[in-house]
Amino acid sequence: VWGYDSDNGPERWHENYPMAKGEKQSPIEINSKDVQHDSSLAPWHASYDPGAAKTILNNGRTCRVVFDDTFDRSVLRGGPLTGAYRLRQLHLHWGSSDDHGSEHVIDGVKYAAELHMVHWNPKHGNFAGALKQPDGVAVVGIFLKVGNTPKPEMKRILEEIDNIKTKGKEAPFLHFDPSILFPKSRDYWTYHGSFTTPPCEECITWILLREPIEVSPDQMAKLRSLSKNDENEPANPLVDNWRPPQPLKGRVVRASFK
Ligand SMILES: Nc1nnc(SCC(=O)Nc2ccc(S(N)(=O)=O)cc2)s1
Ligand SMILES: [Zn+2]
Repeated sequence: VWGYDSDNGPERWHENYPMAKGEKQSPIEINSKDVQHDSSLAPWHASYDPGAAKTILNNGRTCRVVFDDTFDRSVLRGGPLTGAYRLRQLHLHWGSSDDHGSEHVIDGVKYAAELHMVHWNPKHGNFAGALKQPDGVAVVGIFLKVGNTPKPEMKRILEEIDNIKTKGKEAPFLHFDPSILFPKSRDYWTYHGSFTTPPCEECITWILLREPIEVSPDQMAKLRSLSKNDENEPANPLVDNWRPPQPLKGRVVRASFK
């Protein structure tokens, strides 16, 4: 089964998931000098219902918060998107130390972690159907940097970590509005890409927020205290669950800002 170790990691995913070697793979490295400012890009808007939050789980590869997406309850609109995309889940990617962990790399900068809010286009019926469409999924990416003025909002997710230490552990996660995690600025980059995990379908409109949010060193340590293993297996820290940047293959990254 795929993972992030040398025997099952990103360099070998294509053996079982051929799309991993596709023309529009994610993540990518963003170089500001090659970005195209697009003044026609609209601002994006999220209207999330805190009551849609359901559970938080450790699936051995990430920490994921799942939301009720059975109707247009928590949606993302605007930006490069047409229509309202439903929030399905959020999760994170992080490193074994503060100097790396993000999937997208900005002008050579790797952040300590990257948070993904995954939305899908209900015009395609269901999530599985959306995966097969180029406009099926929209992911908002938020970079996390370690600082000493951490956002209290991350606290809520990290407080739950103690209840989902090992693979397969799940806990209720109610009354949570993920929009509190957004930075002040709405500036973003956008490009067309893929899931950063197998099967790596190329169905994602990426919306990457320029302004990172801050987490504390303790909060990063908390995230790194998650384990990949089952509770009755030897401890194996869940860290470095990030895919390295993939070939741009002629794609243009647009910016909502100058
Ligand atoms: N209730 C459920 N939510 N999500 C699942 S598994 C399907 C899924 O959303 N996978 C997924 C994998 C990678 C990414 S990512 N890293 O944002 O490209 C987003 C999403 S089951
Ligand atoms: Zn992700």
